[in-house]
Amino acid sequence: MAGQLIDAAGKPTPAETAQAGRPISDGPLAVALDDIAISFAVKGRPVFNAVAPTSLHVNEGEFVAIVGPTGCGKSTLLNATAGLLAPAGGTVSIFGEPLVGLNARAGYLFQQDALMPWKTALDNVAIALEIGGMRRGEAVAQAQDWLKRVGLARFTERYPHELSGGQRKRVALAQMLIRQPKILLMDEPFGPLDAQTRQIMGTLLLRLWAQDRKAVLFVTHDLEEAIALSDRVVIMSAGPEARIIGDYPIDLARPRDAAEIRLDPRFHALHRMIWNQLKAEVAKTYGDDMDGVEATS
Ligand SMILES: Nc1ncnc2c1ncn2[C@@H]1O[C@H](COP(=O)(O)OP(=O)(O)OP(=O)(O)O)[C@@H](O)[C@H]1O
Repeated sequence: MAGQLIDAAGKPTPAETAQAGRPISDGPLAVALDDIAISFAVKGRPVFNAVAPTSLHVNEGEFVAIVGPTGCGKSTLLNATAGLLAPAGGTVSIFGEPLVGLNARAGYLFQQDALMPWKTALDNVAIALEIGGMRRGEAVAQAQDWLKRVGLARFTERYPHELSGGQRKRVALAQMLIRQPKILLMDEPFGPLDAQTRQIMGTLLLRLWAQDRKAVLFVTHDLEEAIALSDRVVIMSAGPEARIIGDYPIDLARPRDAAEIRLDPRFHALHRMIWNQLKAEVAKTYGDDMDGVEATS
């Protein structure tokens, strides 16, 4: 299929990286998932093979979005990269080193933010440094700077319940970025927000990311969001035994505005091309559900 840039083994190649217009880092890959298989043992049921052997490489400074039908294994892949679950087969390497335990080079942002309700925005951000042993004065000074960068300079003394959903998400973003992780793992981070706020948050994320490019793995069910933000969009097949079946370079110019880029004719062409493959996987997922409904009715 045109634009689908994985080899027979499902691995991106250096030539593809060059084709996507990204600088090829001389250093090791930020994330290398090689032939990863992930299974869940559920008591009283056969082992569930969620992810079949599949591979995904992310360069230093590269923004990669993972899309796929609901329940296919996007979060599972992210959790394996985070070190939150161990794969049944294959290897996870972070900057060339096998991952053992939690991924200390990564910062996380999930759909539900994990702000402490009893702490102000400032303290919620500062604590990310304080738990690493930084003196409070220095941690607070850096937290103030980060809250300014995410547009919350006037809200530092607010508690989470006094902030809007978008503002809370900005605090969570500052809380993640203040530790300067080399890899960002983001799982539907803007999921609970309204469409307009999602786009504003997308633009903010891109602006911060451009200042100091990290490797990003961004899980979303929203193909438009994936194209608007990333350098590459990878598609997972419907589960079980899901794997990566498509890898599309996004050759839209940067810097991007996450809302305005959607008006670009190239955006529409990319969307058509990727959706063409994705919709077949989505149909399989809903087809299975509908089969179940028919069988019991
Ligand atoms: N701890 C677990 N035990 C058993 N099965 C699990 C567990 N975690 C995930 N699964 C199963 O693995 C599959 C993949 O789940 P995962 O959450 O990774 O999907 P997803 O693509 O992120 O879904 P969504 O888009 O709906 O968030 C699903 O079928 C899910 O039910």
